[in-house]
Amino acid sequence: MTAPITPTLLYLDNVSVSFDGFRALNALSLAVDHAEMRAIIGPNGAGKTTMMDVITGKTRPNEGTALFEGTHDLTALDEAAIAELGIGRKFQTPTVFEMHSVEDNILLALKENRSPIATLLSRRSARERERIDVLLERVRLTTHRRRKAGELSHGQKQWLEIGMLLAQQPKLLLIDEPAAGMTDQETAETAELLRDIAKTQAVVVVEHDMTFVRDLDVKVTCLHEGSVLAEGTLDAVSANERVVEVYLGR
Ligand SMILES: Nc1ncnc2c1ncn2[C@@H]1O[C@H](COP(=O)(O)OP(=O)(O)OP(=O)(O)O)[C@@H](O)[C@H]1O
Repeated sequence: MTAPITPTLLYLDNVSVSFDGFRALNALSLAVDHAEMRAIIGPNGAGKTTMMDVITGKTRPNEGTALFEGTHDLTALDEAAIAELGIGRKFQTPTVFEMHSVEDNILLALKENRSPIATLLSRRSARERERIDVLLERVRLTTHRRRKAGELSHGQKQWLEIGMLLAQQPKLLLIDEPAAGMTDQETAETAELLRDIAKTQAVVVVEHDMTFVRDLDVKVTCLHEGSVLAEGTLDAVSANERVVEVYLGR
């Protein structure tokens, strides 16, 4: 792993986003370190998705600072430029190429800038084969590599998409509700998988499933009405009276 360039990988300060006068984010501040995993929780409408949208350049904040690696101003870049910096996002619904094999999906992600047909017809270099093997192993799909992606279970499709994101070697992965729709076994394995990824890359994961968040065993930030309501260990955040009132106690 390369040495951190700055102490903070992602730095949001005082970020506000208004939609027709409604404040979806309200002076939100958050800092995520290199190779840190952070779980974001909070009730519906708390601003979790809007925060991810600001980080990825989909939504421009009305106010505030959003820096990546201390120098890149995310509020001034478009989505493609932000992806290029090394921020990858995974939405809740997996979007894999269902008709292609699992390993071809990874190959396509490795060569995102080339046409799919040229990619699939060309010979794979030894380096590519090695990278595909490592990525498949990492996302627990080695034994499924020749199956069509469309035949995988919902959980396996989520892992495949995480593998496709990892192919781009992001420094920060944003993952939206990975455990939704997964079996208990898949949920537990996903927590293990993300913990493994967070050894080398930062991960911000939005999730409502508290069993899963407990398994992640990382610092938790609870959002409410566009701001940070509480931050700390899951035990500390769960014991916070306001968090119980607006979210966990419901
Ligand atoms: N494009 C938009 N136009 C108007 N209002 C919006 C827009 N996007 C989000 N909002 C509003 O901003 C608030 C925050 O929404 P956001 O989707 O960020 O919350 P969330 O924490 O991700 O919720 P959930 O857990 O339901 O996904 C909500 O009240 C939502 O209705």
